[in-house]
Formats: sequence, C-alpha cells, structure tokens
Amino acid sequence: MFNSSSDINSLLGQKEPHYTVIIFESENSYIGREVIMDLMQYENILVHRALSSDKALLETLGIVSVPSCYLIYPNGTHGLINIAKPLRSVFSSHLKALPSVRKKVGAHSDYPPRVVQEDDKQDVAWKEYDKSKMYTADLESGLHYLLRVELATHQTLEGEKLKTFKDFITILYKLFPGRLHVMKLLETLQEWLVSMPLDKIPYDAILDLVNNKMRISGIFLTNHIQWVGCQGSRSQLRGYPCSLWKIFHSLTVQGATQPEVLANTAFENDAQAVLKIMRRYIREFFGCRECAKHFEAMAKESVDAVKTAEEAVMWLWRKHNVVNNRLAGAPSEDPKSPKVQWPTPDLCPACHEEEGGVHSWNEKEVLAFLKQHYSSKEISLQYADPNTDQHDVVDEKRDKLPTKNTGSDNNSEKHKQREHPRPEFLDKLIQNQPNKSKNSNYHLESSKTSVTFLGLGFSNIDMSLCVVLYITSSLFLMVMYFFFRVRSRRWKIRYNRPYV
Ligand SMILES: Cc1cc2nc3c(=O)[nH]c(=O)nc-3n(C[C@H](O)[C@H](O)[C@H](O)COP(=O)(O)OP(=O)(O)OC[C@H]3O[C@@H](n4cnc5c(N)ncnc54)[C@H](O)[C@@H]3O)c2cc1C
Repeated sequence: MFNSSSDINSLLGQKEPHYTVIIFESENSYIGREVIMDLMQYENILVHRALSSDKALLETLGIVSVPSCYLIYPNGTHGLINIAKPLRSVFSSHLKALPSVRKKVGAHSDYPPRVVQEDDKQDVAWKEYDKSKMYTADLESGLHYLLRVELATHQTLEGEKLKTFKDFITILYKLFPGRLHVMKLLETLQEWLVSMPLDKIPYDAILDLVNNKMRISGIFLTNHIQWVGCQGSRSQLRGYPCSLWKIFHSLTVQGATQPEVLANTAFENDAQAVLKIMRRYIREFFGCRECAKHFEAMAKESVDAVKTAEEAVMWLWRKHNVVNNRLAGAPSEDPKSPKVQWPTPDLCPACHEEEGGVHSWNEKEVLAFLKQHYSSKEISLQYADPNTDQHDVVDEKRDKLPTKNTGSDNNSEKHKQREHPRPEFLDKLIQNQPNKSKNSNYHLESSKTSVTFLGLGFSNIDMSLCVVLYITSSLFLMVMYFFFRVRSRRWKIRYNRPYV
C-alpha cells in the first residue's frame, strides 16, 4: 500500500515494463485488496492500494469519488479509468482486458512470459473498429473460409459428413444474418443439395456453386478475407475460429428471436437445432481437431439439458466463456484481445453483479445483451465487400485464395492444388454412382449453363419451362380454334342461316 503522496508522485511519468494500477479507496473498503488478489495471477501488471485521505492528491489526479482506479501505462502516461460500476469484478475485468496483461505461468507453465512492448509490432495493417459491434465482414469472411478453405480438405462428402453439411447449409440459409446476395447463394446451395439424390458429392461441385459458375445473377460471396472484429495483431492470431464462434452465436440468437423461420424444416420446434448442427459441424469439419475434442466433451456433458431456444443461446455463451477461461494466457491468445469472461463490464454493466465481493452474472441481462449484440439489425457494413454481382471476378480470383490458416495447416496446401478448373466432376459422379447418374446429370447440367436476358440469368430449367409453356399454350389455342369452328358450322347447319 502507498502511504504517502510522494510515493505516488514518483511513479507518475515513470516508464516501467508493466502497467501500474493504484486503487484509491476509504480505509474500511476491501476492493483494493480484492483486486490485488484477482490480478496476482496476471503478468505485466502491478496493483497497489492507496487511501483516499490526501484530498490534494485526489484533486490533482482528478479523482472525485472512491473507490477509483488510476492507471499508469508502461510508457509513463497515466489517467483515471472511467468505470461506471465501482465493483471488484468490474475493476478486475477491466484490468485483465488491458493489452498484454495475461495469466501468469502456472495453468500454462510451458508458455514463456510475454513482456509488454510499448509498440507491440504488428505484421498486419490494423483497422480501427468498435468492440461493441458485429461486422458483416467477419461473418462473410468466415463463411468464405469455411466453404472455400476448410471444406476444401474433403474431396468428397458422403455419409454423416454429407448429412451434416446439408443440415448446416439449411440452418445457415434460414438463420444466417447475411446480405441478400449471400442469402441467395445459401438458398441456391440448399435447394441444390436437397434436390441431389446422391449419397456422395464431390467438393468440386459445391465449390462451383459457391463460385457461381452458373452465373445466376444476384448471387455472390466475397472471395477474400477481411477480418475486422476478428482481426489479430499478428496474422496467425484470431481470424477464422473467432468468426466461427460469431457465426454460431448469431445462429442461436436468430433461432431464439425468430423460431418461425425453421417451420417446415427438419428442425421445426427443436430448441437444440443450432447446437446440434454446430456440434456435428465441429466434429466433422473443424480444422482444429483438439478444439473439436474439447467441444464434444462439453456438448456431451450438458447440451441435452437445453430445452428452449433461449437456453441454447445461453448454453453457447456459457461454454464459450469456459473456453475463454481455459485459454487465458495460452500462446494462441492475442495480447491485443485477451481472453476474458465476456461480455466485459464496459460492454454490458448490467450483466455484472456482485454479492460480498463475489461476482455473479445477471443472466436475464446477459440474454438481452446477446440478443441485441448478435441481432441481424445491429451488424455494421463497415469494411464489408461492396455488394456487387461479380461472378466474373470470382472466376478470375479463385486462384488467389488466402493461404492463411488457423485450424489445419494442410487446408491451404490442398487448396492450392485446385488452381485450375477441375476435370469434369460430372464424369466422376456418373462413374461412381451408376444407378443415379441420369438424375444427377440432369440436376447438375441443368444448372450449369445459363442465358442472360435483361440482366437476369436463366438456367436451362427456366428455358425448358418456357418452351414447354409455349408449346402447351399453342396447342390449347389450336384446340380452342377447332372447337369454335366446328360449333359455328353445326350452328349454321342447324338454323340454316347462310348469312351468319
Ligand atoms: C467451437 C470452438 C472450440 C474451440 N476450442 C479451442 C480449444 O480447445 N483450444 C484452443 O486453443 N482454441 C480453441 N478454439 C479457438 C478459440 O476459442 C478462439 O476462437 C481463438 O483463440 C481466437 O480467439 P479470439 O480472441 O478471437 O476470441 P474468441 O474466443 O474466438 O471469440 C470471438 C468473439 O466472440 C465474442 N465472445 C467472446 N466470448 C463470448 C461468449 N462467451 N459468448 C458470446 N460471445 C463471446 C467476442 O466478441 C470475441 O471477440 C475453439 C474455437 C471454436 C469455434
């Protein structure tokens, strides 16, 4: 504890390799001691307590009420932390979330401690963003990575993998908070998968659809990565796994706020629908196999207890926090985005409560916060790919897909092998599935070629339907013509009126 103002004054402006925190409080307050205890397991930060008796010092530092938290940065700059709720958990959570503050060795004793660097070097250009917002760019980049990189490690989808993929696309098509051109892509993909009577689908066929080879207008999914809320301070940090969490949180929230959209699907009235699909997707496809094992263990333990769509939202939130807690201090943690219990008090003060210095969540407030944060209405379009119908661009750039990978390193390698247009996957299909080849041929071929008219793309199905309609209406007109001619003749004969 600091006893004199000269101790404190000597610290101000001084450069240290760590943050220095001073909690000012009254003599009978325990918050300072509690925050010191909370932060003992963390490195790059030192917490002190000071009594609020020196009014002159408090005035100099701009402190008008206690308890207050004063922060001295490693570069010597200092200032009062603006904390709305002066609770132990709020102070501690704020300090744990400071860049480069991370859990000490112990829980992760194999990891070397990191030293705070004033100017933590980055190998990527940093984009300013608002932590309280969701970004379309993250969701679409995640979907792009999932469909064009993660899935590319599977040459063929069959059995449980195919079923999982089909169900996942159905859920995405119904619940993904995407822009119109992305939703149209998901709809086309979903309809195509449902109409395919095959029990084996080559990945190439899916990629052709994702790349809009049929040139259906109004369909487009960005073909490059643009992380915003998921950007890492280094290229190997954050990115895809972060976006996958965000996608699944969004899906659970959409499932709770508009359950009616799942009507007439296999998931109608299934409160666990999104969680079940997530569990199967992570098990079958997620590149990080270690993560998949951990997630499966958590799901096995408690997912069956979920009875409503809102409980599903809360289940995923709770489990994500368990993962955050386990990974705090791990090498995969980005010092610029420390693993903390989320939402932090600055994002949702009402979510945090405290009784006798012990933190608790106000789950009603957490649910309300999650519904608002992951709501489709709150998503920012900043940095998102402009909404253009770019099927030609997709074709041109398909060879330039990103090689960055977080989960499985061989993904990008495998993807590079796909640089040239593939041999006809139709031939493979016909060879592999002799009984169903005619059908599949019809489905794939019919959607492959198209005609553009007045800016609209028409597939062969559309053109065939036009021809059939044309012939049918011509026949109908001919039948009507003959019918009236015969009737008019009979009439003439019956009444013998030559002038009619
Ligand atoms: C299913 C799954 C399991 C994983 N398991 C492991 C593992 O076992 N080991 C491992 O090393 N890595 C694992 N990962 C990766 C890890 O969880 C992080 O995604 C990765 O380290 C990137 O972290 P991040 O800082 O971007 O934040 P993330 O944890 O990815 O979070 C992304 C964003 O979600 C929001 N968020 C954070 N917490 C919550 C919450 N509780 N509820 C709702 N939203 C929240 C925040 O806005 C945050 O920025 C897993 C990923 C997934 C998708």
